[in-house]
Amino acid sequence: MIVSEHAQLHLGVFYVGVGAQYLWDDPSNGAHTEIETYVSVARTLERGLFDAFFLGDGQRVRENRGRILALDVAGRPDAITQLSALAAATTHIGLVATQNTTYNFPADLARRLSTLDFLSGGRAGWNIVTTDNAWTGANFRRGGWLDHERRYDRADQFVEAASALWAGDRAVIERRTDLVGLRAAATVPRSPQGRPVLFQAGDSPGGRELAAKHADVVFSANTAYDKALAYATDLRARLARHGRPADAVRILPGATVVLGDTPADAAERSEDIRRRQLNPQRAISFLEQYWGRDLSGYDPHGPLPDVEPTEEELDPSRGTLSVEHRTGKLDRIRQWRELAESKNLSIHQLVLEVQPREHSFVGTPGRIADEWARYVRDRAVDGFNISPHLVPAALDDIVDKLVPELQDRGVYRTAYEGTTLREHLKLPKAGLRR
Ligand SMILES: Cc1cc2nc3c(=O)[nH]c(=O)nc-3n(C[C@H](O)[C@H](O)[C@H](O)COP(=O)(O)O)c2cc1C
Repeated sequence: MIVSEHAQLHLGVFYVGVGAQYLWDDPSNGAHTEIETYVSVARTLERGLFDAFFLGDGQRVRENRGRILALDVAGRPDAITQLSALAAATTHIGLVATQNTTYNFPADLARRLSTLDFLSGGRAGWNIVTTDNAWTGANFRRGGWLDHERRYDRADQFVEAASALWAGDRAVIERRTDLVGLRAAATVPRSPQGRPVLFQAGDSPGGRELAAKHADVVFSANTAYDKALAYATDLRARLARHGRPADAVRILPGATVVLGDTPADAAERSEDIRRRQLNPQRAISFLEQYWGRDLSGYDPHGPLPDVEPTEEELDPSRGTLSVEHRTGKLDRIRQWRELAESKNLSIHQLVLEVQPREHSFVGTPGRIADEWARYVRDRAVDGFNISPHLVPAALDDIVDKLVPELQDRGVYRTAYEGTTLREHLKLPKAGLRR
């Protein structure tokens, strides 16, 4: 194993704006559509010398059987627009917008991201995703347009085309590939970073290849130490195959953090947060995603539904579940029934047991700082992308208590040294390829 004594952590915050990790019913949680929430989060992160503020993207509110999913009540405002407003309210933090390559167009997106790079003085990042479902496309008359693998083909062709525009100095670029066709010139001059820092999120082999070929940073789903190390090893082998150096990409797995004054205090908080995240109503919504049926008539404190999932809703293109969870879902339901029966669990109890929403780091600030120092020195990660459960309160704790411990251990900056996102991440200058 390579051990690097001088390794430095890079930190981001992933603000999804939807989903089960937020304690929506907590009055201290800022409304995710209000600019004040974003400004206060971004300023907290700058106080903590974070590298990046990271926004997810969803072009369609998630549904379950034609109804808006209870876990996705308000949807997500447009990330680039929000980050443009933040550019004016901040000075250092990187501003990373998730944007998919399935339902956008290269020339348009390249232009909007260049604009963000201008407005922020070189702090723009693009998190390249393909989207995890096909029905988002119905908003664009393209429902079910491309299957999983073809979405990655288009992603590759899309990023090539956008990169050519960024490198082109307004020369006319022509691309005629099977999924991308364009004849265009950049409509704005070269932006401060040349192009945005390219992030990638998506863990399948197709996603990993896309990262190895194009990304500067990976927002990885592999957080546990062994998985993180295995992922880093796999990615470095892929980078070598693409002729890129092993340190060309920063790896930032997603992380949830619960701090406490003692280990027992942290564990207690974590369990409390988990119970509030997965309340009885959410337990029903969770099961509905698997059953594909309206289960609102079932008592969350009673036994599992006595009906089977509907076949029509087993279509893997429609759900909100990960690929891993979509395949073999009937088997999974069978296992859950056995588990619930053998342990006499209610719906809510079962979901608490099977839903893998354990927080990734739970402990005192000192203990977590030790753990993170080990991760980064062993080159398992280059940092973390933190998903908070309370905004901004949980981030205040991280900035005030965890950051100083990381600094004491010499694994985290004590001041910003540069002004661009690329500089924060200590990435080599962008190679612009036409
Ligand atoms: C950590 C992480 C964050 C993601 N965030 C988003 C997002 O905000 N919007 C989106 O459309 N897809 C998002 N994705 C999903 C990707 O678009 C991708 O389609 C999905 O993970 C399936 O691809 P895969 O099989 O390669 O993992 C995210 C994926 C990961 C792993």
